[in-house]
Amino acid sequence: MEDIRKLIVGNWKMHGLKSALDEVDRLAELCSRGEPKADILICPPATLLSEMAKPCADAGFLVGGQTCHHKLKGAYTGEISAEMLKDAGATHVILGHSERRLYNGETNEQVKAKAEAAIEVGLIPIICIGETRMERDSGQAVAVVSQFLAGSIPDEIEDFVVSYEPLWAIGTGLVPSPGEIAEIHMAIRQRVGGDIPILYGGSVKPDNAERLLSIANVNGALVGGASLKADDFYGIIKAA
Ligand SMILES: O=C[C@H](O)COP(=O)(O)O
Repeated sequence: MEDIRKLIVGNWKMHGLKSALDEVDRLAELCSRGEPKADILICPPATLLSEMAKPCADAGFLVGGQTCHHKLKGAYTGEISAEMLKDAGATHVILGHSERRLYNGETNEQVKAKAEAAIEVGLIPIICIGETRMERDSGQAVAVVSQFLAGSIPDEIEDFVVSYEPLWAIGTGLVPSPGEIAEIHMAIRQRVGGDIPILYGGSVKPDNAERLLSIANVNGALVGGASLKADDFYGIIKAA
């Protein structure tokens, strides 16, 4: 467990025009000052993926998608297949992010089917799970997360990443206590085994990254807001 290399993921969500490529250049410059001790993955909007793949590869960063369709191809207007992400240079795809579960009604079954599509084309799925504030306050956090895990992860899967993201910590500046994070990550570890990276996401910033990344079974971070500016994102990468 201790030797799982840290993975720091920047989820740009629906942010970023072509001008955001400047942030990639800036991040590359910052990271060139020393060998990063973590893998760095940027998940931009799909419109930027192809264009970012080359500068990211040159800098040693990975790129990924933010979702994909569960079918490999077909008449699904507006959708993006796992194979298209792969073709654009992606190595990973974020699946079941709470914003997609909330605004697009994604269910565990759909997340599982998307993960199967991702695996089929050779993408590594990053499967997101997390509890609401109410579920935490009523003592159900571990049970809820376990339920998400059981429902979202394909049976035949070896290479994947889990990201624990309490919904109430996303974009709020609120973060669970180290003990609360450790408890959830241990429950996830017991279910997924020793080799699977488990990320923490939710208000990860340069000033709390070191503390969060030192918690047992926290193998990296899924970063939203603080991944949009290279200097902030680098602050988190440095902490890893
Ligand atoms: O995917 C990232 C998470 O939703 C966390 O977002 P945040 O760092 O803006 O809280």
